[in-house]
Amino acid sequence: MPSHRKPDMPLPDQPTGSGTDIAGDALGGVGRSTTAAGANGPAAAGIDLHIRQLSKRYANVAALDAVDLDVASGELVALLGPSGSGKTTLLRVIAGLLHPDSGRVLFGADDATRLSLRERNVGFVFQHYALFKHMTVAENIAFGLRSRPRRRRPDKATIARRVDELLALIQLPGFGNRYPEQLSGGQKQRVALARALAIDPNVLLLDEPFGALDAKVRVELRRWLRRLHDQTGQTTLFVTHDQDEALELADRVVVLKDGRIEQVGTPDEIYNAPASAYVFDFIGRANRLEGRIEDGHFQAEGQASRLRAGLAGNMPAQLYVRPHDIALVAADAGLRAEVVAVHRRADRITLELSAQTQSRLLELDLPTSSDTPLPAIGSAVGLQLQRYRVYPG
Ligand SMILES: Nc1ncnc2c1ncn2[C@@H]1O[C@H](COP(=O)(O)OP(=O)(O)OP(=O)(O)O)[C@@H](O)[C@H]1O
Repeated sequence: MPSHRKPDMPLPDQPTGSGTDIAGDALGGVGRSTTAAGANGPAAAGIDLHIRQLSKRYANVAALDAVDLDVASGELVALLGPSGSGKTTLLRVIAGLLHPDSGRVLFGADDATRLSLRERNVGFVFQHYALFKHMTVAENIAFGLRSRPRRRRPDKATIARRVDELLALIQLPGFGNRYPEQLSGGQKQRVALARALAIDPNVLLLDEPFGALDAKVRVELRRWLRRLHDQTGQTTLFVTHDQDEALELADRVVVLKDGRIEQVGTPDEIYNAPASAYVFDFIGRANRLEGRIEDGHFQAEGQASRLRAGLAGNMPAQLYVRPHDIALVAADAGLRAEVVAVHRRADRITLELSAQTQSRLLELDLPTSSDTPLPAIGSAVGLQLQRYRVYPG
């Protein structure tokens, strides 16, 4: 998977030089007074976060375009969108790594827009294990606390206790003396998370933290992260382009497109009531039929049957339906289609169908245990759409 690292994004790969200073701030800022309170149990949740009309342009690209977003204290929110939709830019503006052209970032009631990275006290975890290679796990976790100015720095014993609590929290007790190279990828990311949490951040910002790991470890870690979040109650923003990850992990999902928010909702709302054709298409597999809305019904091109549209007016429209929401019916009922191909997979059988005059093929899923006899390739079938949505345009 390609690196999502941006050229001007400081990363704490090497704890020398200016990059380290900035990274140290990112991981160990001092804006919020921190006690070395226990990391077990739902400790101090982060604060609530408010984004107001944030915009950021690069040449002729609007990376963020008048974005508004409210994140409640203790919420885990996923920023989801394809490459280039503005996810990382939004995270970096919230962190103070990047200044917006206009708009405001509020931490609780406080305007943080002009605050430095250090003053914001955010925890940041990147896709690539940005651990300091020559420091032990314990030293990595303690880094943010140790880099504080003397008057705000907890004493050595308190830091050691905090490190032990965090090692227990990330389920790596006894790993404190290891070096990063002695850890698996997933373990490194857990340590990176502990390091971000050590400073008791206002907000935890995670940029594709599991993006470089293999699929199985990713799934394990996102479930682990959800359990951890339930323990810590930390306000968290999580960037991903993986729909499953967002839907499984988050309390709410923000779908971004070209620097704008397309929809904000719970995973159920995003999956079951996509606000636009874009969201429907982006979340899960989707079929599209071209047609028109006429008298409250959708009339697909080249089809005789009409479907309730739930929209008034008379205009071009598109109908979206998921492959598992289509049933096979008699060839002279429902939408008319012809079977083009049958694909068998371990968990389902997918029929590829051509509906008259529609430019795109449709897909229909049957469970592998289905009693329905499979239609032959080239045969005519009828399709009944059980759940679908119609969007104008
Ligand atoms: N430093 C930069 N200079 C010029 N354009 C940039 C810069 N950083 C980001 N962009 C552009 O801003 C837009 C948003 O980029 P951003 O990195 O926020 O997207 P993203 O959703 O995080 O994508 P990805 O998933 O690929 O990381 C893109 O069009 C990108 O090319």
